[in-house]
Amino acid sequence: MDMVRENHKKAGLFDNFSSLIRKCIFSVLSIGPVPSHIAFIMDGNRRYAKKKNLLEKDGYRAGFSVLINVLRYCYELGMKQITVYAFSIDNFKRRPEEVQSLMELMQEKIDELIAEESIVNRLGIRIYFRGNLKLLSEPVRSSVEMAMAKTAGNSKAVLSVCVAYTSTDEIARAVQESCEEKQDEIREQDASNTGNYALEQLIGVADIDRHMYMAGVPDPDVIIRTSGGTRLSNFLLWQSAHCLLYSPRALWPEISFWHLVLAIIYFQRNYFYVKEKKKQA
Ligand SMILES: CC(C)=CCC/C(C)=C/CC/C(C)=C/COP(=O)(O)OP(=O)(O)O
Repeated sequence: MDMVRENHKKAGLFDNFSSLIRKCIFSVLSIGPVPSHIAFIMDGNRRYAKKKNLLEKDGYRAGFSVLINVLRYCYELGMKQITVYAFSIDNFKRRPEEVQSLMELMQEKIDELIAEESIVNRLGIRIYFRGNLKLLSEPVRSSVEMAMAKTAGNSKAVLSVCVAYTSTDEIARAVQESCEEKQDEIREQDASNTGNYALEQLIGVADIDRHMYMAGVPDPDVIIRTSGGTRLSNFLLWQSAHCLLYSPRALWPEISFWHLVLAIIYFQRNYFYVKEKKKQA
C-alpha cells in the first residue's frame, strides 16, 4: 500500500515538474506570435498499432490519449481554437468492423470527455462536432449532440471535432444552402431576365462562409498532419488559403509536447511572410 502511495506521489511530482518546464518554454515562445487556431490531421493510428503489435482499436485509443495531451498543451499556450479531423466521409468506406469499432470508441471517449471532472470541463473547453452529422448512426449522433449541449456553457476555448466531414461536402452544402436562402431573390432576377451576372451579385464568399460547418471559426493558422504526409485529404480546403502545413514524421500517437513546440517555431519563422500574403489577398 505504501509503495502505491509512494508511486502516486512520485507521479504527481513529475507532473508538476513537467508542467513547470512547459510553462517556462511557453513563456519564451509567447514572446513571439502564437497561432490562435491549430488544426490536426491525426494520421498514423493504425500504423502505430502495427508498429507496436497492438490491435487497431488500441492504436486509436493511444491516439485519443495523445489528443487529450495536445489539447492541454494548446490550452496552456493560450490557443482559442483547436480543430481535429476525427472521421472523414470517406472513412465510412473502410471495413465495416473497423468503422463500427471506431464509432464505439468515439462514443466511449465522448462520454469521458463530458464527464464532470474531464479535462474539457476543468479547462472550460466547448466542443463542437462539425460535419454531415446525419450520416452518423443514431447512438453516435445522440452522443455528439449531448456533448455539444453539455459543454455549451464552457467559454475558454473551442475544440471542433470534424466527423462525417469532407471539405467538398462542406462547400457543396454551403453553396446549396446559400442558393436556397436567396431563392426568392434569384427567382425575381430570373423573371427580370438579368441572368448569371445577377446571381454572382447575390451570392458571395461571405454568404457561403456563413453556411460552412466551420462557420464563425477563424481560419486555422497551422494544419499539422502527422506521419509526414503533405496532403490535406479533403480537410479545411476552404479555410486553408493562408494556412501553413506542418508535417512531422511522427505517427499521431507518438506526438509529444516537443512536436508542438517545433510547430510553433515553424509558424513563427513564417509568420511575417504569411501575414504579408494575407494582406495582399
Ligand atoms: C472522440 C474523439 C475526438 C475521438 C478521436 C479518436 C481518434 C484518434 C481518431 C482518429 C481517426 C482517424 C481515422 C485517423 C486517421 O489515422 P488512420 O487510422 O487512418 O491511421 P493510418 O494512417 O496508420 O492508416
